[in-house]
Amino acid sequence: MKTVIFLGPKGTYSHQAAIQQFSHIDTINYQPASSIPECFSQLEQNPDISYAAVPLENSTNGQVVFSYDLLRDRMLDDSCVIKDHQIIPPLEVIGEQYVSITHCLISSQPDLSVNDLQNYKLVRVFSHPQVWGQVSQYMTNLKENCPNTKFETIDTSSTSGAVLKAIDYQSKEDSNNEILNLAIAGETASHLYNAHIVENSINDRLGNTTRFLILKKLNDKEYPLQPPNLSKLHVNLLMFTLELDDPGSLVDVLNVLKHYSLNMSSISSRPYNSGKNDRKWQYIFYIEYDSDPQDPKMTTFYKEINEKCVKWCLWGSFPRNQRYYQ
Ligand SMILES: O=C(O)C(=O)C[C@]1(C(=O)O)C=C[C@@H](O)C=C1
Repeated sequence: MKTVIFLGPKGTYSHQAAIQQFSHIDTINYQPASSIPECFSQLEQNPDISYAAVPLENSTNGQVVFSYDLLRDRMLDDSCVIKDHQIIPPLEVIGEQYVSITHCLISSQPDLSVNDLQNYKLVRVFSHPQVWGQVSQYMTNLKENCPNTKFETIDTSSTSGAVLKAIDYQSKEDSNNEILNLAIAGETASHLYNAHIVENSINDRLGNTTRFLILKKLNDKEYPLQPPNLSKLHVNLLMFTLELDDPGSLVDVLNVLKHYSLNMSSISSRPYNSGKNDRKWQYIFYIEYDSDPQDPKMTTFYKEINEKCVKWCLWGSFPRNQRYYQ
């Protein structure tokens, strides 16, 4: 029985991503984690955990920086194996999943309508920090419609964790109906914890989607049966650092992609420091590009990448999920 770990408790969008990746395999166990860092550390250190599903980016508010920084920190960790400029990470990306994010305003109280909110002195709304950027217009409208109500937004470790928090707070609150505790999460979380949907599909942008990476241990040579809806094209996630103050060094790396006719599908960066006295404003770059992993030219491609980067790390070469094109 193999186990996949995801940001829990059950009912998160991360849980949905794990289900999408592994539901065709009936011998998979789903294990919730308390944080995204725990997903990485458990996968690395716990021999009973074979896979992890972690959020990487959202179509409305961009990078899930927790995950980008965890990939960066693992790459720059001294324990990694180094071959010339290449860093061999302890984990490998083997897949991607796209989850439709349909946020709901959720309450522990049945038959509550959104118009009832104006009757409360204080409304607390719990959710994962990534969510606020996906419902900012909705929250602004809510506050405008309840001018005499104080609103508090409270970060929780996950969306389904927010539902449990709102239920717990409401059960302890005074019963004189002055304080209301709500959550923003998916419909699954509401049903799982017997809560009630006050309003459905509240994200600012319809089609809001979060992209998840599926990871395994690098030294685990067994690949799981891939889910359906995958294209033959492979995506590669590569991270690299450059010489400081070396004009054109980034262009030199991107020119290698051009020289080998490899289409780059994304580029992003995050700050990093390689030591406590290190200069500020240094960046590590993340690029993704399409390739045919069997193509013999990839060997010389990586040789040239190795020459242009101070450090570089290939996190994985994995099938493009057809949902990318929808
Ligand atoms: O809290 C969840 O449900 C998660 O799966 C985490 C997460 C995220 O970190 O971006 C995933 C998808 C949504 O964008 C909101 C939250």
